[in-house]
Amino acid sequence: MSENVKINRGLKGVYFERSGVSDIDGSKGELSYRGYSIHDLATKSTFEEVCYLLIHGELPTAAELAGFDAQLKSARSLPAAIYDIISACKDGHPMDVLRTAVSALAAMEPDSQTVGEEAFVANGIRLTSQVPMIIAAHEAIRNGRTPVAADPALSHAANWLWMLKGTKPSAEAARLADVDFILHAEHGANASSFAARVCIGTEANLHGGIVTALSTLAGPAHGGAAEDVMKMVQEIGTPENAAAYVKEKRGNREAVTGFGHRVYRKEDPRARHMREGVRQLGEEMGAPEWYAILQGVVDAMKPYARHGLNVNVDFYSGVIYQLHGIPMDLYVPIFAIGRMPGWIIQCIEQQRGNILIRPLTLYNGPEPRDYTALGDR
Ligand SMILES: CC(=O)SCCNC(=O)CCNC(=O)[C@H](O)C(C)(C)COP(=O)(O)OP(=O)(O)OC[C@H]1O[C@@H](n2cnc3c(N)ncnc32)[C@H](O)[C@@H]1OP(=O)(O)O
Ligand SMILES: O=C([O-])CC(=O)C(=O)O
Repeated sequence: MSENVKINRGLKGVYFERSGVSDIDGSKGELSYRGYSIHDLATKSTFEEVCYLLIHGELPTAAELAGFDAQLKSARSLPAAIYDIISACKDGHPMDVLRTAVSALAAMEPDSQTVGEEAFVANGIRLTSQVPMIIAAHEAIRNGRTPVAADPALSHAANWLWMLKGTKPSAEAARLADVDFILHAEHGANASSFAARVCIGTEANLHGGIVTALSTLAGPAHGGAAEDVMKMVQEIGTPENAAAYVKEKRGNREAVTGFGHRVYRKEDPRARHMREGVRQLGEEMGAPEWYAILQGVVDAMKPYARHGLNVNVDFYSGVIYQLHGIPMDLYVPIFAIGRMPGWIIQCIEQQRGNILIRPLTLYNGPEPRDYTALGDR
């Protein structure tokens, strides 16, 4: 019987649910949120609009956007005990600190235990504002500084940079962060969103779903890629070395980080916006070599592109963060800031028509055998 069972390892190509949130056409390299092309959203909208679109299903009117923005801004606060928790684990990896703080918030915030759409929206909006605060507070505390208070005059992206650095960002820097968040906001049944759905499928609360998602995002095959790309760029050092680096990696059949995707067989449509960001920022900051190294890697990987191996969204983002002087271990947490609305709406969708997610594993262990008493082994 067992020989006839088809196993989809890694659930490759398996549809497990319907979703009205984002649509990915992997063969064409296209992505849309609620029917709107990622290219329109990345060039014309703001992260706040995209959050509203993802969570409420439609683009907001000006009045709706103002109300939503006010909700996000009024949620920019953390209980004092969260700063104590961050201080207690300040030497840890920022993703571990972030996950721990969100988990602690579950035990402190009113209504965090309530399961249902209304509570998920309210808790989701609060967490969307709190996640960047936790990351920025940790960065301040581990460097011996006092966390910077949020500025209600600033947008989500500008306020993040302000809290992180303690200086007001330029309009260009704030817009680049805004676009980065838009591009990372939602991506179907990616590993972290799927994990969040598994959690919510047990009728757990939203904070639990977000903690699960954060744990899953952290690995280098998913959210950790941007950090690895930056390490690769530093290892390559100069554009002339890129081809030899790729040749050696491919010769050893090792993955070149920032390339490949479970769904896309054409270039990840989000990558082009980040590529343009690296090119422009590199020139403005007198550091064009980073872009040249990345393009050297892309050129050397061209023979594999016809097999569907292309850059993904995180091939370019790490260098942008580096040019902004952001420490490498904050790259995954930055992804988490952007992914908040995607995780929230996936959790909401899951609990709407909830079903426990529980697939099967096909047993291939030992045949039935007699138990041997401890003393006889
Ligand atoms: C935001 C995100 O999460 S995007 C992904 C970020 N992750 C990375 O950039 C890490 C590098 N990439 C990878 O490890 C993979 O491409 C993954 C994990 C993202 C997707 O993996 P899968 O869907 O399981 O693809 P799979 O591993 O089956 O690869 C298919 C083929 O492409 C090759 N391949 C996939 N990614 C790469 C890569 N980055 N470099 C070189 N070859 C690769 C595999 O070796 C395999 O070749 P084979 O058929 O000759 O054995
Ligand atoms: O969809 C995936 O598998 C990974 C990804 O690109 C994302 O989460 O943005």
